[in-house]
Amino acid sequence: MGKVSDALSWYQNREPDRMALNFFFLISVVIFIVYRKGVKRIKDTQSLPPGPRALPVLGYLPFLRLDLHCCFADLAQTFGSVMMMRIGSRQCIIVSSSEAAREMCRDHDVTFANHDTTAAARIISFGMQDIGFQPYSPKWRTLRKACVRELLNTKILDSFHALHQREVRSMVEELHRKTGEVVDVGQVAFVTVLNVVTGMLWGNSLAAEEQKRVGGELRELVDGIVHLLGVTNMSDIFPVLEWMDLQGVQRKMKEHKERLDRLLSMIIEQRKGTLEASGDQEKTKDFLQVMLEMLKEDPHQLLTMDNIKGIFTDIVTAGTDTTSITVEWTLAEMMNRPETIRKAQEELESVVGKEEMVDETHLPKLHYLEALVKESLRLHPPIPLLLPRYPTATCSIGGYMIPKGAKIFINAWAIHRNPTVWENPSEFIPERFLERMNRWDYYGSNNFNFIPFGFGRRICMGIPLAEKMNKFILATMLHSFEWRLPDNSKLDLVEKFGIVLKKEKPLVAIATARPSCAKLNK
Ligand code: HEM
Repeated sequence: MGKVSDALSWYQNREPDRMALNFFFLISVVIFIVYRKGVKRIKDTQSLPPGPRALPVLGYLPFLRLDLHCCFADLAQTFGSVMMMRIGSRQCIIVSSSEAAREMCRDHDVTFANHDTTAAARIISFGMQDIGFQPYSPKWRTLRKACVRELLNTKILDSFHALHQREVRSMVEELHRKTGEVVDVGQVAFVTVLNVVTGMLWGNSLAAEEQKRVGGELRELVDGIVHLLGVTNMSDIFPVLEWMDLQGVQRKMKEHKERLDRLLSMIIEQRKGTLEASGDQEKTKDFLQVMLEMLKEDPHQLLTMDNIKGIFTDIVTAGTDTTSITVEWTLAEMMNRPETIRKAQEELESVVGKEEMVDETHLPKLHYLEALVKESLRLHPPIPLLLPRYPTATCSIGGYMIPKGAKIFINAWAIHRNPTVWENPSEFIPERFLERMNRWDYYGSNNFNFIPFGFGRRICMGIPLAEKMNKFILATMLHSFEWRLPDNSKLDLVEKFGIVLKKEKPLVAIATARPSCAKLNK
């Protein structure tokens, strides 16, 4: 006790010493805080995901292969399922496991609810006024909800039954006319899907001849747009160089956008004219009419003409190539395993009847056909790296720190080939989807092991339409025709990476009529 009071009286009586002690204490606290911050920073750096060494400036860019999905999958074998690499000046994270994807969706869905944009995407989305590239916001939610409510739900899609039936029948007529000739299967499916999609969007606006001309121009535009969206553009790898547009990608995309804008403006103007015409209300409303009514009645002026054009661009580009490529891959894999064609045709004959044509109402009963489509989406997911995302805040995935703003690739292709989940993952075995079919729906009820349409808030908006058209076109192709390869040609199943995973060589085949084609004459 005596010692404590001695110390206290020393402290009270020695003014200079007291000041020195206070100063010393203050310095110690500052050093401690700085030290703690330093240690934390080092710790944070240490907990970034592992990845391959990169060159100064270029990063890992010179070592990436053209088949980026396979290249990422190979690297993940060494560095793990959450991997980081610098590509140019962008910090990129590559996620290759269902566990990490689940963690993103379950724990950080809002943080990852933005799609990363590229210079080309910003142009073609009318300045991110569409749905796919619009930042996550109340406006994005409103637009997406309107699309689902007014177009992309089972009830509305069923109301377009006659249109779907007409377009699929016209595909059969076209194939029938070309009996014995070589046809490009993907192109045939593409034209059918494009006619269905544009019919639903603005079917009541154009006369048949004009619709045909617009269809031709759109086909060319979609081809060009999808190609440019998949180009590795220096403007995205080094954003400081964006203004130089070294490869001319932005210039070409601007030309496409202007053509598309002119086309859409023409259709919209014609629709505005017919909207007042009497009797029009009696027809099934097309989506353009619904959107124009929304625009007129919007009390807060939230919706703009650029939103309508952006959304139409999304639906036409995101909905056509992906669906037709699925049909092409499925038929190619089936031709490689002819017993799957026989099994599918047996199912079709028992559900549809040998002499009848497939109708939409048959689709829910075609379980083997559904397994075929799912197996094709597993093996060749049309968008193999999904649409890249970026986190709006630094967060942790798989125990690693994921920096805010990094570009996140989710390698669905690799997740779909995980050998611990899928037996013989590289083989086309549709039967694997027959067991407990519901377990493998498209909405994540499969522990994120099957995610061809993505997941979370940004999951694909067009699943009901894609599901319907994939099955309807494929079922009709199989039920109404026999398929064989041209003489002296070999089937190849080589993939070509792009924003959409195409076949390196398009599937060309010869169709010959089966008994249901007799219906064409009736
Ligand atoms: C087999 C066909 C299709 C596949 C495989 C597919 C796949 C995808 C994928 C992977 C995404 C990104 C999801 C994510 O980030 O998690 C996506 C987004 C999107 N898809 Fe699809 N898609 C298909 C058909 C369609 C169709 C038919 C439409 C429209 C009618 C459509 C419209 C969209 C839109 C608008 C988005 C952006 C959604 C948003 O950002 O909120 N897709 N799709």
